[in-house]
Amino acid sequence: MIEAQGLRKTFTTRSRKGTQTVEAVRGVDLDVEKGEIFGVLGPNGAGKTTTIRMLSTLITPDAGTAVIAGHDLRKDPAAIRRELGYVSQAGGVEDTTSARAQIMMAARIHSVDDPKGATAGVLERFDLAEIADRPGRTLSGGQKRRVAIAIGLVHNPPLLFLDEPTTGLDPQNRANLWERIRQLREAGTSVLLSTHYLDEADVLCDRLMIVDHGLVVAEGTPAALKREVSGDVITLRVNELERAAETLKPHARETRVDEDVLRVYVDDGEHTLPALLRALEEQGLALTSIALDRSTLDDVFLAKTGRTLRDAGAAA
Ligand SMILES: Nc1ncnc2c1ncn2[C@@H]1O[C@H](COP(=O)(O)OP(=O)(O)OP(=O)(O)O)[C@@H](O)[C@H]1O
Repeated sequence: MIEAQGLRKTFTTRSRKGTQTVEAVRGVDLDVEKGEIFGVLGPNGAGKTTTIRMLSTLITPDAGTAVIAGHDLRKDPAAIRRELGYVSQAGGVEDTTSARAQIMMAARIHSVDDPKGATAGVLERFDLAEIADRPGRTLSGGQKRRVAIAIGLVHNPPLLFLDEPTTGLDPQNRANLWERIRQLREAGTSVLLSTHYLDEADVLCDRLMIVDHGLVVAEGTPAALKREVSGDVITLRVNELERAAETLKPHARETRVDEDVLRVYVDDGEHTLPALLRALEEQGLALTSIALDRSTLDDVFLAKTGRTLRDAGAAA
């Protein structure tokens, strides 16, 4: 559905303080299969929105090629536009017009054969029939998101771009939207979504790429990515972190000091734990807490970039 190579985009802004250049995307390859949910996971400013905007023909890449739904991005952007739905981060639901009118307008813009019928169809599908005639400003955050997606989908495109679809939603609304996105996949729609939520990428995406500073740092299914880093991670709080790391190295695939904790990556946490505890005791190291977890996508990010996605997000 999407095959892209070497996408790059640099922004130059001029202000009174001078010229500023940002290399937002620095060479991204991407391969999205038909009928899958593909995620672009990364911290704030990683280049997710810029990548999606290039693929959805809203901005032109400085370099790189892409074939989307069988059409060349440079030669035939108009054909691509007919094949896709795009829901921006902000959502694009107007305050004063009703959901029905906004969806109908989108249907007309896309020259849908029966705009009224198509609008009624997506309103039904997204559980919006009851609130369809209320102005946008009276809708809840979750309802607004669903209206935004209905606007992006009313022409029934085979490919849907969702830029951070669940940002700002409460857990219940997020889970509800995930279910609807899965239903789209069941109906054959390919979905490319960006997110900075680890759990969203993990439970929703069939495959994903992790981006940081405009580059792809890892790509694969969530399970394969986590397997690649290692089986389990043991997080320890101990009085001398560096000495503990040295002590535990022979028992681990990798050890890493991360602020005030030591992370120890092992194949089989349950069976390694007793040996780790013995080794610490022999060295007279005092343990204050210990936790055993399966590795997460944050561990993948940490392994590839040297910092956690949470820290990267906070720093951006
Ligand atoms: N139109 C623009 N002009 C100048 N700089 C831009 C523009 N659009 C994006 N950037 C910069 O490019 C970098 C990547 O931004 P982008 O919006 O693609 O990141 P993102 O991963 O989507 O982040 P977020 O999760 O915060 O939305 C950022 O440093 C951003 O400030």
